Amino acid sequence: MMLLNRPKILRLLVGRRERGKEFIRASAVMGSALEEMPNDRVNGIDAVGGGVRDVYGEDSATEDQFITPWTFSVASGYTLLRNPRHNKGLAFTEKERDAHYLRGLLPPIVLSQEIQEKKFMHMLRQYQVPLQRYMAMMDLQEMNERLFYKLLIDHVEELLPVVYTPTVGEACQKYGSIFKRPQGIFISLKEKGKIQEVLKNWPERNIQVIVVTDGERILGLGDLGCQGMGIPVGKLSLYTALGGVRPSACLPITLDVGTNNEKLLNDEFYIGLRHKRATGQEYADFLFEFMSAVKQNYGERILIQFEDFANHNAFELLEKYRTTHLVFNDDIQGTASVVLAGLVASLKLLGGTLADHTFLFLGAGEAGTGIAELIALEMSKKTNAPVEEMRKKIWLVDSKGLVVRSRIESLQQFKKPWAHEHKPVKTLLEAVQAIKPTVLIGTSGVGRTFTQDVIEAMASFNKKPLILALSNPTSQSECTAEEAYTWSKGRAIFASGSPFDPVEHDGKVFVPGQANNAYIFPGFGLGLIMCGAIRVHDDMLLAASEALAAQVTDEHFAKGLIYPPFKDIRKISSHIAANVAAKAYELGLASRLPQPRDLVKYAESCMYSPMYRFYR
Ligand SMILES: O=C([O-])CC(=O)C(=O)O
Ligand SMILES: [Mg+2]
Repeated sequence: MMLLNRPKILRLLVGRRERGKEFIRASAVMGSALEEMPNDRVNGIDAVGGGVRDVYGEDSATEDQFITPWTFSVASGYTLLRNPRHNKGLAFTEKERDAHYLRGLLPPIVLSQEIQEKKFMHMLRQYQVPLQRYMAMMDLQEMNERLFYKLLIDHVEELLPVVYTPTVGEACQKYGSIFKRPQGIFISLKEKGKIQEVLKNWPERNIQVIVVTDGERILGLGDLGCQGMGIPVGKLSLYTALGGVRPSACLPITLDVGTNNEKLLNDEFYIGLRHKRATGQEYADFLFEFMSAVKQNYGERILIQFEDFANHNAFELLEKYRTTHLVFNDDIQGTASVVLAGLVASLKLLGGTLADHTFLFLGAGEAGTGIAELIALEMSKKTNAPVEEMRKKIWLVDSKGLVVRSRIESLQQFKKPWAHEHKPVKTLLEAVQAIKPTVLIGTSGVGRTFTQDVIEAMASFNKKPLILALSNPTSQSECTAEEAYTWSKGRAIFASGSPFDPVEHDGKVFVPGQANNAYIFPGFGLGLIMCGAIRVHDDMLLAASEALAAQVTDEHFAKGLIYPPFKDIRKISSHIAANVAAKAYELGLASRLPQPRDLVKYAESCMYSPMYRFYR
């Protein structure tokens, strides 16, 4: 465990301030870094036994304080087979079967992990219904964790759509019916005032990353309340499979503040609180208690990924906690980083620089404004022009039409920077005709909104129109891959948030890219964790984009791809992690010192391997 000594912290802080990065108030850094300093002293709880963290304060508690009486034991026999972390099923060796009281509990054959993998894939492929595959995978995760991850890593392109988008969306819609065992922590308003205690009920202590949702905007499916739990679970299984973060270090959390989804409120199988969502001060206080409890329990370097919050809360939470916690909003920042990477890569096909392009978004929420801002930031860095100037190349359309200056009074805060001077325009088609964008990006959460007229208009003034239909799941995609290629007569460069199969058009096969934040967050998170980052800075997002774009090779470009294939994701993640960590060190935001010489190798060495271990 790294200890930060006082001179190192001061160097860290002075370094940061000298570089003039003011987004974190110096005092906030000072407070938190000093809190960080004795890493084995989490909020005043002393280390014991030469560096073993007294995470839950059991050793330091006074006689009148409550503690959790956790005990640990070595699993054997039937209990061992029921423990997903240690179970190997038929792969237990003869010696292990003797030593661990397994004789007779398993049929006589010993199978290798490879054969188990083959068998499970064979079984999985028999299921025609995606949700059945999802449930089979969840059962495997609950039964044999290493086999689950081995499958996911070795068959990532086939299984990503099963455990993640789009199937996870359907799983959330039906979560009440398919719920079997807790895969994460549910914290509802009933636990108000007791969140710290709730966290202590989770059996793992050395948590490094939390993905949390309040279920209000699950993918493009809207408010699914407590059933949003499928999302943090899915995202975290990708943290492990794609980014190599140990499963035991990952904690999915769903905050249940109610739901405004009438259908769920009236559903007898609904698993969440049956009342309308808490808002305003009540919501803010609940979130504050949660954020404080997390830091109190897990320390300064716990990464909290906000996922699928509704727009208003997503922006406010990120703004509020980015100076005091290590927070990352996947929908705003992760999506922005993945899209920027695709745009940078696409310049090889389109020519010119980013600043030569004009961008039009349908959808002015988290993803839309997050992407827009990161594009403007990158253009500003590349051209040395002010970011305000660069924003003028980016236009947004929301449900009321083009975001223009005359609407400024009624616009939500996060849309205001995009209200440029222009006469009012009502529809997307009119906006496309008026702005003549080279790049069209869908972040509306509303399916089938890139109509034939819209795509044909894009193709009428662009040789190679770049079309990104980012809304998830597949049903909410702004258009399908087939539509984009057919309506543009095979000229579009297309990528989407949810996966689409290759399309044949005029005898040519087009392979659509998947512009999904799954490319970014696993490697990004690994980078933050491995260098002990204490805050996220926008430059780290640019670093992640650069690393991803650099993984697109000539061979990919030749196929019209602007993203590398997911099968290489672990290598991609190690490069993203290395670039993000390098930026954290440069900004003085990394606490794990000294900096490893080769960050890519270091990232690879940090990655979880799903291979079975031998038991003595
Ligand atoms: O989960 C996904 O596939 C991407 C994402 O964050 C979203 O759509 O909210
Ligand atoms: Mg999301």
